[in-house]
Amino acid sequence: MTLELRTSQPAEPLLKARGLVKRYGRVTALDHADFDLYPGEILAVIGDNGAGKSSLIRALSGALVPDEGEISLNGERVAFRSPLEAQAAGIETVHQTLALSPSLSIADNMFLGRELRRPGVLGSVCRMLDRKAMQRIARDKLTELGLLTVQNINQRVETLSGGQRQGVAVARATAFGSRVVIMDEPTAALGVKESRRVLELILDVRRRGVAIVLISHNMPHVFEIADRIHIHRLGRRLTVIDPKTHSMSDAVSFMTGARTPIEMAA
Ligand SMILES: Nc1ncnc2c1ncn2[C@@H]1O[C@H](COP(=O)(O)OP(=O)(O)OP(=O)(O)O)[C@@H](O)[C@H]1O
Repeated sequence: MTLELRTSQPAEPLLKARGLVKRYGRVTALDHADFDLYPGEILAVIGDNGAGKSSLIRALSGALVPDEGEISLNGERVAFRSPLEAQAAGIETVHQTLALSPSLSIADNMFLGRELRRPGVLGSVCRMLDRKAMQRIARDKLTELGLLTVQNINQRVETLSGGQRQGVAVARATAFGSRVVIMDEPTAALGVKESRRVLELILDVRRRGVAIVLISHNMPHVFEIADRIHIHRLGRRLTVIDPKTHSMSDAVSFMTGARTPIEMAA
């Protein structure tokens, strides 16, 4: 049943891009790139260095305005001018750098930039923060994701392990009703055990119905958790493969140009 859901894609992608172009002077970072993310899937995006993966992700998350092309979310055309606009539409990005403030607490980090104010005039006029509510929601969210190995929600983020920090960033990304979470190299800086925990966390997030874009150079991780693999090459989508029917060496040879996918061979 689950397998069938994953293999037969629904007709309409949740997030879709067609013909994205981004030029930096004489460098073409995106060369008519297409992209499709279906509801509830983990889509890995892989490609050689400089293939244009970051540019693609930046265009989808509002960090870059493409020179040409169209993006649609849930069938509606969107044109994000900033990451905040993409966030408001339900697209969150967890950057490799995590963008957390080390000296702030877990709860404060989760609400960074979208702090809750106290009800009534205390909040609207005096701008007082509703710390209790923020702590409660942060705790609930981390518990929900099975991340409450951190005992104290007021603990400073700098005292957490790499995996726990990743957890806080993911909890933040999923705490605000997001429909799409883009994760940029989430396991790159982590050890074996912590990577495992983060992979489980990504699967957990998918179980909650959030679609995930996973940018990674780690082939075993990609093949372990992705439902489909988008291969990016020379600024565009070369092909999309199913990890159940293709091997890692297929993926690498397509990525590097050593082989051409069958559907493209004339
Ligand atoms: N701000 C920029 N100014 C000039 N060139 C850029 C800029 N950003 C990206 N590029 C160029 O665009 C191309 C695609 O870069 P991009 O970072 O999107 O690739 P990538 O696949 O994410 O690479 P990597 O895996 O190495 O991070 C590269 O040739 C890069 O040098």
